[in-house]
Amino acid sequence: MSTTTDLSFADVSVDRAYPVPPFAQSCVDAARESWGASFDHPFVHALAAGTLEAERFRFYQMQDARYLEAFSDAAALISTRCPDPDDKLWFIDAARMALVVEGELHAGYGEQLGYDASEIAALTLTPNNRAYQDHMISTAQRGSLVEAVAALTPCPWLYIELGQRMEAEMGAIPDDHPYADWLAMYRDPEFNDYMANLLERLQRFADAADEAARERAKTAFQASIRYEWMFWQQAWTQQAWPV
Ligand SMILES: Cc1ncc(CN)c(N)n1
Repeated sequence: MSTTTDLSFADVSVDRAYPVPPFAQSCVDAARESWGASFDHPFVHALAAGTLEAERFRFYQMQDARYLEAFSDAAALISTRCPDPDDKLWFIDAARMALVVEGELHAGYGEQLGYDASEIAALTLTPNNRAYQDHMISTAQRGSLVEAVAALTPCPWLYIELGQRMEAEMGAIPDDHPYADWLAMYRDPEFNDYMANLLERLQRFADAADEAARERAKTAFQASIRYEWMFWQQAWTQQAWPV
């Protein structure tokens, strides 16, 4: 297993196996710097190299379990705002998947790292995690549909992109890698279909919106991209409330 900590994924280019419609591309272009920074965070380097301390990973996973509950709530809220039944169902499925599919990953690490559902429920959210959750939920409740979906999109997109960049850079996951299950989840090609569906909806909702709503959506997308970096950071520093 590689023990280097200088694995960077900022400049790795991958051929995405899902279409990126123009509005999604313009969101990424507008957020390019923060998007790139997430692939280069020290937490990500150490995670890939397998050198990340178990305590930091445990902290991340526990905060993430609560984050995924909020993601699921935001997707469920979006479903109530979709006039089209197919869109409604898609967001209901996305809400379910966040808890079921990634929940399995979390349950496995819970056993391995020694935490359970009651500890997750009792956890104090870090400031960064709380802010990211509030951003997604308030946008899902009060923003336009395109803005709500734009705020949700970086969560799956950034991780799937990271998983694929890691695969391109690292190749096969070593058998003895301590975070093999995490690495395997986010490079799973099954997520390509999920991304195609999500980005196609983002485009359709952008097309139906006016220019002001599209601009707000880009801002909401960029905020989530920044929060993604801040999520690595809160785990890396084991962030606590200052007072
Ligand atoms: C904070 C965060 N962002 C994204 C993912 C991937 N769904 C996640 N599990 N956690």
